[in-house]
Amino acid sequence: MAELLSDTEIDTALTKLPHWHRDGATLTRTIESASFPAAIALVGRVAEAAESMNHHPDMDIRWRKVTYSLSTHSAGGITGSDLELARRIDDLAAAA
Ligand SMILES: C[C@H](O)[C@H](O)[C@H]1CNC2=NC(N)=NC(=O)C2=N1
Repeated sequence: MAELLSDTEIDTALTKLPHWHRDGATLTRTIESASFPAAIALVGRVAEAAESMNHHPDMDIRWRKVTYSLSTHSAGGITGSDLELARRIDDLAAAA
């Protein structure tokens, strides 16, 4: 099972993930796409990445803005899996 990260480890990792914010046991990023279809297409690519990792984000869709919330449920907080998924979401958003 993934190990919970310390506050210091999370803070250090977030210096390289400037779009992400910590909210307690969760990392969040809101991504605004050019249109609703573009936002949904990105959700689809994130879903594929998440399924390949067996690590799934919460996704809140509001027209063309989607908020991604990452937490490791089994560990009750933020682990390396959340950081890896955050990086992959950043890469997919940058390529969109
Ligand atoms: C059995 C399976 O490994 C778990 O249910 C996975 C699926 N996706 C998951 N996603 C997230 N974000 N946290 C988990 O603990 C988790 N557990």
